[in-house]
Order: sequence, then C-alpha cells, then structure tokens
Amino acid sequence: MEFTKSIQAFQEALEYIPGGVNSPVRSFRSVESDPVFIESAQGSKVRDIDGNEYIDYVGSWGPMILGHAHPDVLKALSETMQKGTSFGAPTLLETEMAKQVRKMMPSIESVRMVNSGTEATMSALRLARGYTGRDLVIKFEGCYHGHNDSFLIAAGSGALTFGTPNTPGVTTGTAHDTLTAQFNDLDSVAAHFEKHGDNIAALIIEPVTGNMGVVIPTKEFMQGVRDLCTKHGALLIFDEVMTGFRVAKGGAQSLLGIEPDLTTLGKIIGGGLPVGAYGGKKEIMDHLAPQGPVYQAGTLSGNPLAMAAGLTQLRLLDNDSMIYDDLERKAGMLEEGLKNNLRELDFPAVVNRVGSMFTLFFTKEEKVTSFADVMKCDTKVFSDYFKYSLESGIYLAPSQFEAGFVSAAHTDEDIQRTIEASYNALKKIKQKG
Ligand SMILES: Cc1ncc(COP(=O)(O)O)c(C=O)c1O
Ligand SMILES: N[C@H](C=O)CCC(=O)O
Repeated sequence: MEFTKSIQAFQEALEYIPGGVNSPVRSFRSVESDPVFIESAQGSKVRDIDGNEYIDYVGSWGPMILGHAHPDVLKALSETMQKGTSFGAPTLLETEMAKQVRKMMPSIESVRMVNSGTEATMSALRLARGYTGRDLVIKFEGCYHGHNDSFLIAAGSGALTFGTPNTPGVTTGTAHDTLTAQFNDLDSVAAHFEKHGDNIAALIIEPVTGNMGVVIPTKEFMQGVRDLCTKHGALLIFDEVMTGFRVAKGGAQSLLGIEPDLTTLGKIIGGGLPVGAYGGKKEIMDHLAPQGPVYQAGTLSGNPLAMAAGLTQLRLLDNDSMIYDDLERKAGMLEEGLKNNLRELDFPAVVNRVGSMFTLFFTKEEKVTSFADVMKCDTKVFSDYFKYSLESGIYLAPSQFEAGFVSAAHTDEDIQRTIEASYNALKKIKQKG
C-alpha cells in the first residue's frame, strides 16, 4: 500500500494544527506511524487520499452504526438544510428527537440536547451538583467522559493512550472534588461512600467500558453501585455516549436492567453530526434553567441538521426489528473468528465483546475484567497488529485502549476478510518473535 499523499498531508497539517489532528486519538503516534487522511466513506468502508480502501471498525469512534453515508440520513440532511441551517429558536424536530429518545430509553423522561459528549457529561455533573447541593463525584479509573476538567482524572481513551490520564491544566481544587474507584470492585466504591457519603453528588460510569477497551461489568457490581447511590442520595449517571443505542436498542441500561438517575448520550444520537444529550427523571431535569436554577445553554444546541440526521438514524434503529440481532450475529462471528485464530496460533490475547463493541487485548491474562488487567496489555504487540491490519485493508482504532465497532453495513464477507487479515497479522507477529 502507498501512503505518500497521507504522509505529505500530515507534514503540512503539523504546521497548522497542534499535533496535526483535531482530536489526539486520530494521530497514530502511539502506534509509531503517521495517520491516513480520509477522503470519503461509504457503508462499511473508508477510503484514504492515496486511494486505499479499508474495512472500517472505527466508525467515526462510534456514531456510524448504520455504516457511512446512509442514504436516508443523507436525504434527511439535504431536505432539512434547504430550510436553513440554524435558527436559535425551538423547532418541531427537537421535540420529535426528545420523544424518540424517551421511547427507546424510558428512564429519560426529559432530555436536553447539547453539541458533544463532553458537554453532556459536564452539564450532567453540574445538574447533579445543583440538584443535590453536594460537591464530590466518583469516577472509575480508565473510564473516559470527555475532556471536562472534572473527568480528566485517571481518564481513559487518548488521555491513557498518550500517558496523560491526569492532564496538566486541571486545578488542584477541581481534581480534589473527583474521587476515583476501580471498575468491577464494589469495595473501592463503598469506601468512598463510607468516608464522604453526605457530600457525593454523583457517581458517573461507562456501564460497559469502551475507553480502556471493552470491559464488562458483573451484575453484582452494577447492582451494588446502584444500591450505594440510592442509599447515600447520590445520583447515578450512566455515561452512554458510546453504549447508547449501540449495545442494545435501549442502551447498556436495558441490557443490565439497571435504571440510572441521569444518562448522557452522544455519537449515535447525532447520526455523524456533532451532538450530545443528557436526560433523566423530569423532577431532576426541571432543575435546569429556565425552569430551575442550574444554568446550561448553547447557541447551536438542537441544531436542525444534527436533529435530522440523528432522528433519522434513531428511527431506522427503532423500526428495524432485525437490526440488533444482525449486529449481534456479525459481531459474534467476528469474535469467534478472532478467538479461533488465537487458539490455532496459540497466541496469548483476550477478546471482550458486548453487542457490536469489541476489543482484542494483547495480554497473557486469562480474562480482562478490570483496569489493572487492561494495564498488563502489551502495547508493542498491539502496535504491530495495528500496522499489519492497516496494510491489509483493516482500519482499527490506533490504540489498545479503545473499542472497535461493527456496523449494520458490514457484510459477512467483510467479517471473513477481517478474520483472515487478523490471522495473517498474528502469524507475522509470531514469526517476528
Ligand atoms: C463514554 C464517553 N463519554 C464521553 C465522551 C466524550 O464525547 P465527545 O468526544 O463527543 O466530546 C466519549 C467520547 O469521546 C465517550 O466515549
Ligand atoms: N474514545 C474516544 C471517544 O469515545 C475517541 C473520540 C475522540 O476523543 O476523538
């Protein structure tokens, strides 16, 4: 494969954009390469500016559950834009979106639209603080909730990939108000509640993690977390920016059978446009301005183009009775194929998957159920695996600490090609020794 144009484009971008990218995870720095520049995408494939085509498992980091450039989403966008692109005034589309969200995720009685997942979690935390009159928040090591100061403490995703889980620029005071606990370790949560129970406003969690790779919670852990929040009067916030409408139609909360007090959303809800949302019980949401005293606003919030794309995507997901079964079947086929490869080649690694989210962890451990397990992964092996995959036309997230996404547009042939490419990549790594 030729990457000449991408290499040149990156050199130029470095001159004008910090690190050459508008979000750190897009850089291939942690896998010691230059990023490929994408020109177009269709269905399950992305194409770079050198003309190379890849089967895409990044899916714009989650939103593209129907695949790229879905004709219905494009049609909704093109029809909506003829009427104007932003009004800064209420539209019917916003209420339609709120109704659709409540239908698919009934714990969300009332929802406020924002422009990113980061805005959603930032606003949900402010609301939780305003509602409870308390200051502290519990988050989990390795979980990522966007780049708000309060959550860039022991953060996952790019912050973990690039070795800055506690980024400079966050004040000591802010960091002091964030308590960290261990995923799948209820004692670590209980200890905080015992010590600070009457000043904890909220506990925020990725109910299935994606930002340290896919780690699955035990039922006891999640129920225990719910019970501790209820007992101590703290709000339970499920950050479903990644898992919402992804792991199931009703998100991780429907899979786990646990109702959070607030939910944050993003990615899929925008159909590929910049959107976030947060919602929950009306009684809590009514503390937001103008109804209540907690202030949060946005010039472009509920933007008609974003609403049109997101609503179209959500309705397609809601109305197709087979779509989640089909995602499960294809992602299951991929999981089985990857596991067979590992067995055949006697290659130490673990595949974690929930619905259409998966991670292949390069570790000698039997299971990956905690942040400590994730930290034992061999990122050097991942780096080789990533590069061999890319060269054979498979586009993965350039970090061990991320999830891969299967979309409705992936075909069985795409999955088979991916399994073969994975086998070849593992074999090359073994031969290299
Ligand atoms: C679970 C989770 N929360 C929050 C965010 C932040 O969303 P955004 O990148 O849209 O700000 C992300 C992704 O970046 C995420 O995966
Ligand atoms: N892991 C992040 C979100 O899920 C990746 C997206 C980004 O930060 O650009």
